[in-house]
Amino acid sequence: MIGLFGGTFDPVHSGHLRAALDVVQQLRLTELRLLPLAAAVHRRQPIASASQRMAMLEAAIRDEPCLIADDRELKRGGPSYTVDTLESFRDELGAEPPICLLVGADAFAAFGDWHRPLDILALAHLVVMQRPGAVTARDPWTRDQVSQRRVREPDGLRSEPSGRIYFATVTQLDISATRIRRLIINGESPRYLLPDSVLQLALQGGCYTQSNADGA
Ligand SMILES: Nc1ncnc2c1ncn2[C@@H]1O[C@H](COP(=O)(O)OP(=O)(O)OP(=O)(O)O)[C@@H](O)[C@H]1O
Ligand SMILES: O=C(O)c1ccc[n+]([C@@H]2O[C@H](COP(=O)([O-])O)[C@@H](O)[C@H]2O)c1
Repeated sequence: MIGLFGGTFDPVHSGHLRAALDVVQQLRLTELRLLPLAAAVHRRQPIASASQRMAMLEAAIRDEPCLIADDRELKRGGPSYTVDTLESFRDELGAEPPICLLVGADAFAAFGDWHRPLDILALAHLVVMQRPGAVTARDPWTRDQVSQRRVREPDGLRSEPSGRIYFATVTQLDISATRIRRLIINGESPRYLLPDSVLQLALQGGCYTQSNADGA
């Protein structure tokens, strides 16, 4: 069973990476693709360029063979709708194999506002990862989806290609890319919140500087 984990990854950090590995292990995923978005459809645009974010992601996962950086959203360009990404995976994999789409609990709280959310659920399972400070989805539509589709055991995801929702318990790391960008812009160190290799690239590339601090 494969997993997909999309994000802005501006930059990728240990909150993403540890949660990703926890899910790989709990669900016994054969691989997890990490997909940096090109243009966000729901938030401010990333500050670092596509190539900088991709390079930082590749550096972060270099020694972890089950984590794979996938640049299809960057190559596709334009607004990165998750439904389009899932359709491209279905074109490659066919209709049968289960696909797990990982989302943090904060992202899932807004799932009802995503583009074609029912089509997303027709294409993949959702694996919702707890995140410190994230609230549970409050809108009635999303709550209703959870009550109809929730499975309590990861094996419940293996018997169908899509359509189930599983809440995964992951290591709670109160780390955000926003905080990392702010620390760098303020000349402080974000060390240990992200891999050293990622930090080095962020600093060398001048990804986060006072001149782009407005967007930080
Ligand atoms: N510390 C964390 N623990 C669990 N999930 C996380 C964590 N940080 C991010 N995620 C999840 O990873 C995905 C991509 O997140 P994203 O790249 O936007 O990182 P972020 O830290 O939330 O960034 P920003 O601070 O710029 O909003 C989202 O589904 C998000 O919920
Ligand atoms: O397709 C959508 O409508 C949609 C709306 C909100 C978020 N997403 C995806 O959710 C992932 C996490 O988003 P973010 O902002 O937390 O980095 C990322 O892959 C986004 O493209 C997708």
